Amino acid sequence: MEHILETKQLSVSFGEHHVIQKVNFNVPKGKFISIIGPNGAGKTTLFNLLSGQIPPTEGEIHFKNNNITKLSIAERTRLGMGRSFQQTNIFPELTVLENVRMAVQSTAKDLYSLFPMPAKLRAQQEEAKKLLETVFLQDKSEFLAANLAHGEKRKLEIAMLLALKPELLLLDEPTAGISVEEVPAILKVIENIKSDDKNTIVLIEHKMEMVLHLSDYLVVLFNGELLAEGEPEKIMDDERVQSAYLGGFFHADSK
Ligand SMILES: Nc1ncnc2c1ncn2[C@@H]1O[C@H](COP(=O)(O)OP(=O)(O)OP(=O)(O)O)[C@@H](O)[C@H]1O
Repeated sequence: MEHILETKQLSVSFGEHHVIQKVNFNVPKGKFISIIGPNGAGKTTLFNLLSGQIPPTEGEIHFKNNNITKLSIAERTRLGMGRSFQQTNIFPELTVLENVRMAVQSTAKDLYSLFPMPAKLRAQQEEAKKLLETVFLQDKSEFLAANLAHGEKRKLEIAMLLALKPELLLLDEPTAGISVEEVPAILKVIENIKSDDKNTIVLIEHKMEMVLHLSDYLVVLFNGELLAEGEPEKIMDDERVQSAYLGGFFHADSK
């Protein structure tokens, strides 16, 4: 199976604190992988390493057969890696459509072309509108981003991420901080993105029902180590995983 992303013995320590320890993590192209693990297991730190926010202490990261370990965040983005954060990053004083159009324009190679043709601008506007449809925000396109509900801001952020045309999407807890009522809408957006076979998605998420519904494959991090990986059913039955969560997590009612 072709892997779009591979880590080799990836490790990071903060002083004496070994937060990620010799993680060998492979992401098959076109699949949906979720990273689960208790609070503090190192999930977000792993994303920070993958997207270039922090350098590893040891090990390598390969993306589309390039060793990207030393590349900047921007270089990784250009290669096709897109990452969302737990907090929202949007321009509150612009409309929803303007936010996405700016993201679309930021990827256009001829941004500073001498001939910013109206046709080109119209195409960018259309692309932005399509992205708003993908995240089910088309009815809010003229709203100021500041006035969106929290869950809608997360959707907008996902649309802006998609504007970068990432081949690999790293989604860090897209439901973090949003109300229970808004969760199904976010799930629908992710399902919609997943339905495009070109996308490879890695999700960090605590909501197990969502994880099990979406994932082809689960990776369990515990104390910075890769404790287990495999198909969801196999992981759910893994005794080491169950004891890592000290009981409570994998009860039938969380399925
Ligand atoms: N820059 C840093 N300096 C020191 N310690 C850090 C740093 N970044 C993360 N840590 C520590 O690394 C550990 C793992 O944190 P991380 O946020 O990656 O866990 P997580 O699995 O994403 O947790 P959660 O599910 O609660 O979001 C925590 O103990 C955290 O305090």
